[in-house]
Amino acid sequence: MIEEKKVTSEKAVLIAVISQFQDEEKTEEYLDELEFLTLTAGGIAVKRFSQKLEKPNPKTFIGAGKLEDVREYIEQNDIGTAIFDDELSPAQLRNIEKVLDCKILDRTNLILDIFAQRAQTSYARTQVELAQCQYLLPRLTRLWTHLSRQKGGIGMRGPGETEIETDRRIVRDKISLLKKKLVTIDKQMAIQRKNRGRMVRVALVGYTNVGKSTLMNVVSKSDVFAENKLFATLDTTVRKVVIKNIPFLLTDTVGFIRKLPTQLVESFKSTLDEVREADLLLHVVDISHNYFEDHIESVNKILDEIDSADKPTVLVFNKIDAFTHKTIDEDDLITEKTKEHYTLDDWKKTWMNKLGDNCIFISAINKENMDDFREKVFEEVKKIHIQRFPYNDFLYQEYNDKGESI
Ligand SMILES: Nc1nc2c(ncn2[C@@H]2O[C@H](COP(=O)(O)OP(=O)(O)OP(=O)(O)O)[C@@H](O)[C@H]2O)c(=O)[nH]1
Ligand SMILES: [Mg+2]
Repeated sequence: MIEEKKVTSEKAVLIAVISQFQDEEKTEEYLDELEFLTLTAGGIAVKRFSQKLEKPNPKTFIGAGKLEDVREYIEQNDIGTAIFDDELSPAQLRNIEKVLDCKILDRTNLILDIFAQRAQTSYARTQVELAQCQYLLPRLTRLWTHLSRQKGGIGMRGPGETEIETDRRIVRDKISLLKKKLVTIDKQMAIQRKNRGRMVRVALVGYTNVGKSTLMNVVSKSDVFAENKLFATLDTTVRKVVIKNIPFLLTDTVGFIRKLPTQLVESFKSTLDEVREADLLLHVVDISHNYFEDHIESVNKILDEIDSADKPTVLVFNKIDAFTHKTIDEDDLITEKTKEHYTLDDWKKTWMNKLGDNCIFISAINKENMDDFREKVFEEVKKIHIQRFPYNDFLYQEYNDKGESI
């Protein structure tokens, strides 16, 4: 179903709206992320279009005049794809297709496509395929069919070509088939999780590309695929880790992103169950990213959606080696100090101060502060372990070389 074919460097334009909810700076940040997503999907963003509007135009997302500018640019520069930084409604998609003679993708579609490219196991592929079908169903139109047959590449992998030509009923049948398949797999996964017994479970969670897999590799000496691209990890890896005398299970799983398509949250239910059933969350944050606070917010929102916001959580600020900040010259009396100028110490005095012991600063790549990290995880796991196995307290006793307790 999902095609393996890789399309390299498809030229794309990115389109966003600057609105009352999203100022110019935010829009630029979102477009940076959209550009990274495009790159990850195998495309190359050659131009950005943004327009100030009270809210996105319900008919064509951006205004008719601006859309005309995009059309001209696409025609003159031989652009194959236009990517909108939000989910387009089926009606918007149809109207835009009437104007732009190229492939039209939205943020959801792009993320789904990356997931489709990256899904390795049949389980992940089934989950992605279900999400793609659910996205596709309300958008099945003749025009779309016609276009999708002409153009391959990003956004066109996955269910599509053949099903679209027939009708919605077939996609619906496909959806129920995939759902059934997933129910079977979900059951198997639930049994697998049960078989792991009562061992304490710790899950690495966080925005995509923050270094979860890298940290997993350092802590568990395993070899999980890590890469400077979005959504390097789609499947869940579980490893048994022992710190001092306490064994626990550490899970590395799919990264989160702003506006993670709801279809994906639903169909990745079982993958996210690993997070839902964890006793402790290690929320990894890339502190070298300009907008790491927004990332934390997005992750918390998704944790809330999967009923996991109240779990014991340690914030792990990673990539301290790459952290930079702007400086203000001593004789510069005009520039106001903003977050851009904060040093790590400044940051530690902000809301982070309230986290108390529940945060740690590390560099997974340089293995900086890893002893403190291990100690912190040990302390937290121990708390849960004591509650679960109250008679096992000899475990926590440490001994010196002579076998004396210390
Ligand atoms: N500078 C720096 N880079 C790091 C550090 N930890 C990880 N990285 C890099 O960040 C990129 C992403 O790392 P991953 O471990 O794949 O991140 P992830 O959170 O698992 O990402 P997804 O699986 O896509 O959600 C890779 O290029 C890593 O080499 C760190 O401490 N410092
Ligand atoms: Mg990963």
